Amino acid sequence: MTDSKSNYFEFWQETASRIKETLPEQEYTTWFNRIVYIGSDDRKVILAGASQFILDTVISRYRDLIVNTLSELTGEEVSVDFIVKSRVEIEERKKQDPGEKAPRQEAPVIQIPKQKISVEKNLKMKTDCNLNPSYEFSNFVIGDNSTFAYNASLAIAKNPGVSYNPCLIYGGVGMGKTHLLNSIGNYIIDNTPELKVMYVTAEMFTNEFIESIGAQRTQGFKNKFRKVDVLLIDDIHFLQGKDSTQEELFHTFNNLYESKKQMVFTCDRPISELKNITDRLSSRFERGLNVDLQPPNYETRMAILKSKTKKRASAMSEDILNYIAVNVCTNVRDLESSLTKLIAYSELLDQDLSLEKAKELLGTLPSIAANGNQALSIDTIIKVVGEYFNVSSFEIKGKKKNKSLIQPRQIAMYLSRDITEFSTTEIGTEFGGRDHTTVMHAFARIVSLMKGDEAFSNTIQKLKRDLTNSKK
Ligand SMILES: Nc1ncnc2c1ncn2[C@@H]1O[C@H](COP(=O)(O)OP(=O)(O)OP(=O)(O)O)[C@@H](O)[C@H]1O
Repeated sequence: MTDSKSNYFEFWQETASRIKETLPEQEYTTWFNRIVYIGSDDRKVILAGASQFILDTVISRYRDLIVNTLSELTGEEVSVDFIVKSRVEIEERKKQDPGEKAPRQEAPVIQIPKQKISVEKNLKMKTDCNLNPSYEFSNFVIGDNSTFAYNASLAIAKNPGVSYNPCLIYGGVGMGKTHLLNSIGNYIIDNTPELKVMYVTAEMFTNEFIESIGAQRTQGFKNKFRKVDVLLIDDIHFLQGKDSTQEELFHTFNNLYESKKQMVFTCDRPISELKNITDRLSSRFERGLNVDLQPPNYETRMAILKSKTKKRASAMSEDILNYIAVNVCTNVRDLESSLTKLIAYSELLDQDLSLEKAKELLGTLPSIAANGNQALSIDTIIKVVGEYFNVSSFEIKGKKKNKSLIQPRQIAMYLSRDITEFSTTEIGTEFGGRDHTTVMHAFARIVSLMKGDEAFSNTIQKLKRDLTNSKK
């Protein structure tokens, strides 16, 4: 063993401080304050803990992370050995070695060799694993509807296989699920290219599985999917009713889960609403973190439009962007296609668009047409909520204050305010001429109930999805 605190000590300190940034504080303190750097031997870093139990836990949870971070920092393939030392020795070491670095600004500057991967190689790695390189965290606009899903995806990308495994991202069409899933893969390839990433849609997985049966290559298929470090499967609702593919995915899942490999899935609805999925597979999907992507609100729609306009280096007036954001409430894909049409027109004719011309052009778009012809009316919301709770629209709008009517009425008011662009005054009028403060009270009441009651919140989300999907 080389002299302790020579070669890799600084790198170990930097590794510890990077890991500290990604783990909850308590988790970091529990495990990383119990291991110390002992020395290094060739490209092997030796870490010690006071019991086999501590080491086993650190090895099972964090070995890959430690090895990957050390290798990334040093630009070499570094391995790590763990040995048991007496508690006294560990304490002694800790006095000399405070673990992770002191705050970064005070730390001595060390040159960290970056792994050199050419742009071409990086791009090839991404396309080889089916990723779309243009979907990145940096061009995903975060709004109220997506903060949680975005943060969870980023945490996974920074620390695959450790924090949230598996993870399921669900939401309606065109909400950004594929964008986030690809961002995870692209980020991992950019930052930890030694990890093997694979992106597939559930349809690709199914087709490959069927082909492998026909060609008697099922073992090859199994190996392909079980040897990855990060498996990203898009649109798992496609697997409904496909029993053999589900069976195969179930075994792939178990295999990867046991070896602590990261899995992220997307679905167009919560798992509980999928039909013809075996219980054992759906319980696997639900096992980890489930996050949803809701339709963006007006402010987020505007931010997305501005970001996309800027990315295309185009100019589009504020009132045109506002017109799109107000009228296209369905999903981000529809927003994008409206904008694309206007930009294309403006570029081809090489002239700035007027709002009038934009309206004329967008009038023919399916998204706008759908909005115009089938804009969600408050009456539809009242009807759908009424059907769900088995009360009539007449009763919801009426004056009766029975307990069985108050909640459906408040839910319908909440959804009217949440999904449509009607003002609280207009909503109140539709609800039998009630005051706008009644609508505001109902909205606040439902928000507060949703916060405290997950089942209730799920019911509201389901109604919202049913209503917004019915517009498409
Ligand atoms: N928050 C966002 N910021 C920027 N672009 C977004 C955002 N959400 C979605 N998009 C864009 O909208 C388009 C549709 O998104 P995406 O394909 O990820 O949706 P999806 O939820 O996977 O839909 P589907 O279920 O139909 O596959 C993409 O071009 C994506 O880049």
